[in-house]
Amino acid sequence: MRILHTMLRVGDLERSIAFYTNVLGMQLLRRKDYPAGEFTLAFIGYGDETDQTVLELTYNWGVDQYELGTAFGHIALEVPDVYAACEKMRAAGGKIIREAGPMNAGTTIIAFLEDPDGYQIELIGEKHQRG
Ligand SMILES: C[C@@H](O)C(=O)SC[C@H](NC(=O)CC[C@H](N)C(=O)O)C(=O)NCC(=O)O
Ligand code: NI
Repeated sequence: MRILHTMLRVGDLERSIAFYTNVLGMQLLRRKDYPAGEFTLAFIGYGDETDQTVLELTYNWGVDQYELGTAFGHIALEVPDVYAACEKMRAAGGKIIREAGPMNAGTTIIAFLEDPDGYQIELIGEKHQRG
């Protein structure tokens, strides 16, 4: 078994695709309209779904915003260098909501961005200690 995808409902599919590709460097892997359900799915990630976990962006036609609530945390991305990634993503228009540095109550270097719908994206360095 393996984790295939995480689904995020988004209010503007083009806006979200632009963020995940231009700011986070992902690829648009596939996209499909479902007229009978009045929604569109866009799968994005860093490689083919056969061996990569991806994001499934769901656009419900005519729905431009959602209440995110307080339970969902974040999606974490591994980067070679958190400090450098923050600068590159900020230059590409990304919204850094927590600058790079040791996490609270720990030593792992992390940073957080916010995507166009307010979902949080965590950046963690490749050499971080797990656990
Ligand atoms: C290890 C890394 O993947 C983490 O996500 S830990 C980040 C840390 N998490 C928490 O503090 C969880 C408890 C918190 N009360 C909550 O419910 O979110 C975190 O968010 N740190 C913030 C920071 O600025 O370091
Ligand atoms: Ni995390």
